[in-house]
Amino acid sequence: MSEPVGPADGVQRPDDYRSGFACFVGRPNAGKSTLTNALVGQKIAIASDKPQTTRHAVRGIVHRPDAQLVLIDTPGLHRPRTLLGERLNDVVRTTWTEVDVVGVCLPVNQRIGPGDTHLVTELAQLTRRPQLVAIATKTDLAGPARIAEHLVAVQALEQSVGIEWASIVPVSATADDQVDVLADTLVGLLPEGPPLYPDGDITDEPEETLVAELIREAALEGVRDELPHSIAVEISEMGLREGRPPERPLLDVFASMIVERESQKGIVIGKGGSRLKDVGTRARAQIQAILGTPVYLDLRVKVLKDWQRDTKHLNRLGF
Ligand SMILES: Nc1nc2c(ncn2[C@@H]2O[C@H](COP(=O)(O)OP(=O)(O)OP(=O)(O)O)[C@@H](O)[C@H]2O)c(=O)[nH]1
Repeated sequence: MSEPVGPADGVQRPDDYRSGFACFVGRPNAGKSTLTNALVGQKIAIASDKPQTTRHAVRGIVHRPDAQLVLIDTPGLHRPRTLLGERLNDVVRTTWTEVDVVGVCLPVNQRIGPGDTHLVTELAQLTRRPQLVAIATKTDLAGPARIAEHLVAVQALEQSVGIEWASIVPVSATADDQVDVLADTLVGLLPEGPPLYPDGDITDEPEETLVAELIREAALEGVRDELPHSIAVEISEMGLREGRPPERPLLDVFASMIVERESQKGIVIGKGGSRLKDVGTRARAQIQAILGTPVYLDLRVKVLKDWQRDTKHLNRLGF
């Protein structure tokens, strides 16, 4: 996926230094993005309480003295109803064959259902199967008895589906419980090898993608259920404004939120433009916090009719 940086950086590392890729899978809302953020220690993937909002394979990199773990955050596998749905599923499957470890997120506050079984069955059928770790997420939402019952059900998947968990780890990303244990477990399953990325890189996502995701996240807050799948964000231009003193930089961002129908445009803009203004303010604060530069954000709304069903539009929007 990426060339190792090699020993040329002059940093002393233990002989058994490990490096590799992992990704989290699981039903929508299983806590994959939140876990990625907790492990990396900085917000990089979008988390929202709306299902299926993680569209891009955003990576976070965990740097440790003994290892480098590159996390890839994939969208949830779902029943495809559109071309976009099919493409998302393809992205997920391809990612699985490229990583060393797949963490299957199974939230303790939900029983293991047909969707989970289907997912693990798909993993079992891969020709090149990565190591599998079962992650019982959101342990803060259940008592010990329920967690124990859940872990038994997780274990039972081994027999019913024909896989073997390398490990089963209960974790709460929001309460920071067992996140370190999970990191150790994932690192332990990586092959020995030099770092894949230079020190200090949190994510190799281009900044424009990150900014687009942050705007999308702000836009999704508080909108009605039917809208999330229909919003995409396109950055038309982004760059540091020229002629500013070096100690007072300003990042110009020109972006459009793209919806499928005229009627959705109204929802996104809100009464007298109030929602759009809110979204802009929230997104600007987030971009500023993450990139560390004051931001001027020009945010518009565009209608691209039925973009989810149109190959040309999907390609243009980076799917
Ligand atoms: N109580 C609790 N809530 C959590 C935990 N982890 C995630 N959540 C919440 O669960 C919701 C979904 O979390 P995400 O991290 O966005 O889930 P996801 O699996 O990435 O979701 P998709 O992008 O839809 O696939 C959010 O509201 C999170 O705040 C946890 O450990 N405890």
